[in-house]
Amino acid sequence: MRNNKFITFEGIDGAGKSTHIAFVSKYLQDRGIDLVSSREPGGTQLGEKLRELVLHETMHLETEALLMFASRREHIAQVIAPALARGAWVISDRFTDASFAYQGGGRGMDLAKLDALEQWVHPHLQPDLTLLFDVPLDVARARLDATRTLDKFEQEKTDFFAATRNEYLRRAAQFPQRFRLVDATRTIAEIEVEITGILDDLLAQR
Ligand SMILES: Nc1ncnc2c1ncn2[C@@H]1O[C@H](COP(=O)(O)OP(=O)(O)O)[C@@H](O)[C@H]1O
Ligand SMILES: Cc1cn([C@H]2C[C@H](O)[C@@H](COP(=O)(O)OP(=O)(O)O)O2)c(=O)[nH]c1=O
Repeated sequence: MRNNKFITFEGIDGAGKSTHIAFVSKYLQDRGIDLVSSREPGGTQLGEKLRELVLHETMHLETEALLMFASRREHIAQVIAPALARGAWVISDRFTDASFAYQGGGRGMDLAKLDALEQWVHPHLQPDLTLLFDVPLDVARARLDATRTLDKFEQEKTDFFAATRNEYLRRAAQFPQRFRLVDATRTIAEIEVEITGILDDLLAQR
């Protein structure tokens, strides 16, 4: 078993994922961890081009799912697998749970098709830890509205995010060994204390 870890960050838009990724990166690097930090969709040159398309163009639901997995295939081949193979830790801002939550939950795509794509693209790779930042929709919406111009997904309605959040919570219950559900309604400082505890446990396993 490898000692280096693959950590993914998930949650509906506005939950605070990006804020905590910055904290985690610094925390791990300060402790001497060789860290590769990346994101999906994106993470490679081709993946970033796919990201532009998928976040801004209207398309068939299955095209959207296929592009997410195309970006992921490239990301695993070029970034995640080589980094893990050389012993680095990898953190990714979203991974396959996001496809289940957004394309499956939010848009209602058949989960069996997403299972098939997952089996195709990464039959053996799973995150060691998935931090799921969970907030009610009104909290996430208020945080988004206060900060930025919204992309295609962020402009979706309440029902979409309710279904997205539910699918995330269903996945967290289905895979309790790798998911940690983080109550992201608390202050950033309180959340950092919880994350620190989780990371210290991982670091102690080395
Ligand atoms: N726990 C929190 N309490 C209050 N504001 C927060 C909290 N977490 C994040 N924010 C703020 O909410 C906004 C969205 O956070 P961000 O990390 O970009 O979310 P995400 O990456 O999940 O979409 C930012 O302005 C951020 O500073
Ligand atoms: C990885 C992935 C992301 N997404 C969506 C979720 C987000 O709304 C969007 C981009 O994610 P994200 O990078 O979290 O957006 P931002 O940088 O604006 O916080 O892509 C999917 O719908 N399916 C996927 O498989």
